[in-house]
Amino acid sequence: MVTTHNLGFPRIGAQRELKFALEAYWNGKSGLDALRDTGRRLRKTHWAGQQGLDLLPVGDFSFYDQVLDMSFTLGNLPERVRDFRGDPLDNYFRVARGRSASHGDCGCGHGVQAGEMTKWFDTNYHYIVPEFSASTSFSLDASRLLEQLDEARALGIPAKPVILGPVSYLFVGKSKDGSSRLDLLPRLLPVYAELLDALASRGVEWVQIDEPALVTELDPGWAQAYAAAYQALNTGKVKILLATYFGQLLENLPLACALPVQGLHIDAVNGAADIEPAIAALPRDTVLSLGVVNGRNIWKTDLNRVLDLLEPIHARLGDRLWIAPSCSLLHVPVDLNSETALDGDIRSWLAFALQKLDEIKLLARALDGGRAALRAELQANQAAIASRRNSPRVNKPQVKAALASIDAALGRRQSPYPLRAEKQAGLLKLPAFPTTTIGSFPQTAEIRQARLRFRKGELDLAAYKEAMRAEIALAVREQEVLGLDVLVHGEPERNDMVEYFGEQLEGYAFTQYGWVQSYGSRCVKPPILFGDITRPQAMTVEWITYAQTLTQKPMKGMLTGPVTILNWSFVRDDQPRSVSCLQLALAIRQEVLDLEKAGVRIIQIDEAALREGLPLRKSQWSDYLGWAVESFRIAANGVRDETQIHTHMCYSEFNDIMPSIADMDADVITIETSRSDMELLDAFDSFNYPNEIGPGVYDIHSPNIPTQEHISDLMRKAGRRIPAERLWVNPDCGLKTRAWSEVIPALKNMVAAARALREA
Ligand SMILES: CN1c2c(nc(N)[nH]c2=O)NC[C@@H]1CNc1ccc(C(=O)N[C@@H](CCC(=O)N[C@@H](CCC(=O)N[C@@H](CCC(=O)O)C(=O)O)C(=O)O)C(=O)O)cc1
Ligand SMILES: N[C@@H](CCS)C(=O)O
Ligand SMILES: [Zn+2]
Repeated sequence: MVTTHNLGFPRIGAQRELKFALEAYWNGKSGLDALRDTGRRLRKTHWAGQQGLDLLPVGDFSFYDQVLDMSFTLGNLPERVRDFRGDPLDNYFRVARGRSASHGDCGCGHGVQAGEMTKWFDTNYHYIVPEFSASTSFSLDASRLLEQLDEARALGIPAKPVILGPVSYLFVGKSKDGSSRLDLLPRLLPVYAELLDALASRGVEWVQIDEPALVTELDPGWAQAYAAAYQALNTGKVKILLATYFGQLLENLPLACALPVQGLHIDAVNGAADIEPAIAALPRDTVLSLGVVNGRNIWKTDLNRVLDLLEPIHARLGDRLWIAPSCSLLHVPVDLNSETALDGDIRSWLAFALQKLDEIKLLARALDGGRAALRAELQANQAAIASRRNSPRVNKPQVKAALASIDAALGRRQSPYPLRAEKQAGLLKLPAFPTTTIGSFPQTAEIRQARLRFRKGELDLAAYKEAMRAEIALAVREQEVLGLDVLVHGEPERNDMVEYFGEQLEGYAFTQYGWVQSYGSRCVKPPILFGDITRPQAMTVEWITYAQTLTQKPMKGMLTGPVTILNWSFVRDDQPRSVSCLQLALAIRQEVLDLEKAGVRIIQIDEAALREGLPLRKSQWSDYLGWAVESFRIAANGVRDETQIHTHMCYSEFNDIMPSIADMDADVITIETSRSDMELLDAFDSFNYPNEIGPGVYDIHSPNIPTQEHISDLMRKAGRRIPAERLWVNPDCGLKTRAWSEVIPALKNMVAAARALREA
């Protein structure tokens, strides 16, 4: 019999129940007991949804982040929260979200800096970075995992506890004092061994230990750490399923297959080439778990094709073959059945988390009992796969023709930057150190409510537009009073910077409840890029031109770039990502040209996700960067010299991609730098980056109001790296998650700092 299992389930809830419970607790509207109750209810619902699999994940539920959970399990709390006397869950939220100095709920009288957040491998999920130093020590707190295990047992769930493995835990963390994280391994392993003992004493047979670092290019020290780690954990008390995902093991395959574990899970979607070498290399009694259903996408699996692959493997491995999704289902929405408004054709092509698990169960039944018994199910699946493949909504000859006619000239500006800069300066007449913001202003409850009422039909289109225009007018008024130099319309009409464009482009579908956790309680609803892309009509011109009528100051047109739209969507798996990206580039190019035609003189094209699209392996970077940068250039560079193109990137280290950033040739780039104390600018300095830069001068992720001195200090640091005449002054990123009461004083200080700089 084939064993079926799951690596992890989305925990936010099909209706985002966890989000609402968390926010109610954080806002003081409910207590800890109610929050814990919601957690228990969600776990029960999620296990019930996974019934029928042989092993279900336990410990994959998290109130904020699974990596932060692991830090607490291992007793690796940052020094700054160790003296907390309240409930441990409150302390956990203090690390996750930080606390301002005025909170006064724990008697400590000081603020707490939040843990740093960064992207989880190549996903749009953010985790809280573990902090290490030479003196880091570990001590076990297994309470969370053991409680969830007891809960699962009481419900009769066949439990497989899930933990992040020791090497990946160190790998995804950061040393605060420059010491080597690997030196901590000998101190860390006894705590892991103790945890495995605790699970064994509760009668656990299998533990899933996640080691995604194994799909990256490892330095020799990290590779060697694996052998030491798993030697120490191979106590014989529990069986270990070592789970790798998000890519191919490639050169790490011999290492992974030689580890003394009882099972190895590999990503058979993104690392299909690993399957045969793994079968050859694994000891004859080791389980091989194949992740054959894509956990990163929402397409129905071609079951016959997977059975063609699995049947001969099953014949060779017998019971040693396990099947599962390729990775945790954290990265897909919960249930396609909630999507009552989706077009029938498209709906028939999709599978969300619950449907993916049904696919796993079906595959196991077909392997164990033969395909004949499942003829109807397999035929229905085949029909859906064929309908998608042959749909005229997917394949549009005119889009293919437009793509075929792309030539290098399309991505080139008319003149080089110095000439353009001169023309733009003559027209825009901006002061030195021009001030601007990144695009969004607070997405208030009123804005979200208005959109909800519009969706429900309680507000008609005219009234909705009027409400959004009023928000734009408010944002423009505030910016005028603040004295900013280049204004934005504030993006009130956008539910999200990617979904908004997905909703308007043909070739895209969007969902009602397709929520995926981005960080903590924040979610996104990635739109579904299913077909060749066209832009039926202008998407932003009406809003931007309206905003421009309200001010004499230049109004920035605001767009999301093709690479970011691609990276934050669910995209086609039937053509290379590069092709979808170029199609998006042509659509955004039309929008850019329409904005220019409408008199917009500055256009910002956000590429926040350019860096996160980098393949996990450096050897594949140049291919990606080649088509990603070309896509941006095609989108942006059709404009006249006089039109100023901005781009914006957050979450980015630039050192290793500087030539590509320069190649984009934006007139101005605004970047996130404040948290690195302007050190990120070193990359621009040493590369002699030729165009203008707006290094973010305050961290919009924090509720703290930056002082004028702090901003001036950062600008002085920026001035040591970049010539003053090429510097802009702006926050790190958009202000949509902040309140106006935070935004106004912060921007006041920013404008004052810029004015002081000009005078100096
Ligand atoms: C810059 N970031 C983004 C990423 N990915 C994206 N696709 N978009 C991004 O902006 N990745 C990296 C970062 C991640 N950062 C964030 C920051 C903030 C959020 C966030 O606030 N998400 C919202 C959901 C946004 C949304 O789509 N809202 C819709 C629906 C509003 C809604 O839920 N309405 C309620 C009722 C209204 C109410 O009472 O509030 C309802 O329908 O029930 C909209 O505006 O129409 C979130 O709430 O999580 C995400 C990523
Ligand atoms: N224009 C967007 C960029 C976010 S990365 C915003 O301001 O929210
Ligand atoms: Zn940003």
